[in-house]
This record gives sequence, structure tokens and C-alpha cells, in this order.
Amino acid sequence: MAANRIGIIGGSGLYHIEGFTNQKWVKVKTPFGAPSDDFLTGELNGREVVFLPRHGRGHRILPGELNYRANIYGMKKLGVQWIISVSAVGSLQAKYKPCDVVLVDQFLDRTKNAAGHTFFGKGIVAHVAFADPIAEELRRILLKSARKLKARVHDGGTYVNMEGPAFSTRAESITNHKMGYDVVGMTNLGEAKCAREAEMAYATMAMITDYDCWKVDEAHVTVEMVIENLTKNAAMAKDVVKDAIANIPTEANWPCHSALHNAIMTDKKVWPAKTKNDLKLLLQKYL
Ligand SMILES: CSC[C@H]1O[C@H](OP(=O)(O)O)[C@H](O)[C@@H]1O
Ligand SMILES: Nc1ncnc2[nH]cnc12
Repeated sequence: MAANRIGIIGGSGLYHIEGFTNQKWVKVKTPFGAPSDDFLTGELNGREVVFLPRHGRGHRILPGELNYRANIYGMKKLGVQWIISVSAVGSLQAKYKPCDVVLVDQFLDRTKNAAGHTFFGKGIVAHVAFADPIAEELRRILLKSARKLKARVHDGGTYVNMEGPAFSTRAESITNHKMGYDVVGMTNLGEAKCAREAEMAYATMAMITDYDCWKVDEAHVTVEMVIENLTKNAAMAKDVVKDAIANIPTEANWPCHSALHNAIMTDKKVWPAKTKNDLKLLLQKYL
């Protein structure tokens, strides 16, 4: 099986990427249940890539129902070492306009159920460093491509990860705006946490689709608005991803690729056999 592949996770409005050669939809079984969909493997711009529609083809899965562990485990099983997430987000500041891209570098957790945001538990404890949740090396590669392709791109920002599925109340949105946060979405934090534990580089292309509801002179967010703006901007997002792919190294040797080094607390002697087996793919370097 191919190693050192690049993963692309497409969010709302981005359910496929054109131009893959040698396309094949692959079903992956995981110890953590079913991923959102089959994975589309192929080649793009000279690299082996794997695409997953985050909410499944036909958009069938709520943010709170997403099985981040299975999605990330599936990518890992297919040899992915770098993940680019393309996600629809609301703007929390006037400087981010619909169809802008924010290459975020921080997350703020406003979820209520983070149980699925880790592979660990059931007898094996680990605490990965997450001070810098985005792989800066990957973020810089995306920034360079976005600038080259003349996207309206912003360098850095904080993504507030709310639970959903309802959009924010105006009080929540105004609070997020006044706190100085940058964008709001419902999906990327759990994915980024699982990717870090699985020692994969992860970066988010946050695609602005609306002004949420803090801005009094703009209409509040609707699904129609999100899809309309994401659709307008999808070709640009795909072009940036394609360009960036060629600049990702072929060797996986960034700090996030050894995130579990010094993170596992539990004495190997007491690792339960079933948990060890379920985590074998992640722990193989440390056995
Ligand atoms: C369809 S609007 C809300 C929906 O869009 C975003 O999804 P994704 O991050 O997968 O692009 C947001 O997080 C919500 O899940
Ligand atoms: N305003 C918003 N809030 C949460 N998720 C979103 N995805 C796109 N726009 C959003």
C-alpha cells in the first residue's frame, strides 16, 4: 500500500475534486466504526492523494455525528501523512468577506461533547501537545499557493469550533466577534486533535461563506448562503490545494509526525490487549 500520501477532507459544498487520475473509491474498516464515506484514492499534480467528503456523499452526517476517529484512522491506514481540510466558515470580523480564505492557526473549543476527539482511553492514556494545533509548515505551503493564485487570503486566525447543528444565537455571535476571534465552524477541531494523535500534519483552509449573525447590516447565515458562496469559491480552493500538493515534502519528518513521542503516560506493561490492538496502527513506532 502506498505511503506518504496527502489527504484532502472536503466540507460543506466540496464533495469531490476533479482531475484525480487512477481514481478508485476504497472502503476502509476501522476499530472505531465507520468513516463518513469510502475514500477516493488517486493521483493529483504528481502526488498520491486521498479525498474524503467529510459529511459523506449527499451530505448525510451532522457535525456532531461525525466519526473523526474513523475518518482519521482511515486516512492513516491509507498511508496519509498530511491532511488539508477545506471547510466552510462564518466570518467573525468585518475584514473577512465572503469568498476570502483564512489560513487559521488556532482553535477555540466550544463543543459540548469532545469524547470522540481522541483515540486514547480504555486503559491507554496519552496527552499530545496541542499549543500549535495546525502544522505551520503545511499552513505556509498553502499560504504561498493561495498568494501565488491571487486568492483573497488571510495569514492566521482563530477558528471557534461550536457544537451546532443550529447556527449561533446573535448573543453568541456578538460575543465571539467582541472577543476578537476570526471564524466560526463546527468540524475542524476534533479532526485536528485526532490527526495530531495519529501523527499527521493537519491544516485548515477556512472558506468564508457568511457573516454569521453578529453584523447588523448583513443578513444572518443560512445554508443557502453557505452553499452559494462555497460553490463560487470551490474552484479557487481546489486550485490552491492542487498547487500546494506539489510543494509538500515526500518525507514525513515534521514535529507533528512524532507527536506521540513523550505523550504516552501509561506503562506499556499494563496496556490492555484490545486497546493496544485497536491502536496498533498509531502506536507501532512505540511498541
Ligand atoms: C452547511 S453550513 C454548516 C456546516 O458547514 C461547515 O461544515 P464543514 O466544516 O464540513 O465545511 C460547518 O462546520 C457546518 O458543519
Ligand atoms: N456561520 C457559521 N457558523 C458555523 N458554521 C458555519 N459554516 C459556515 N458558516 C458557518
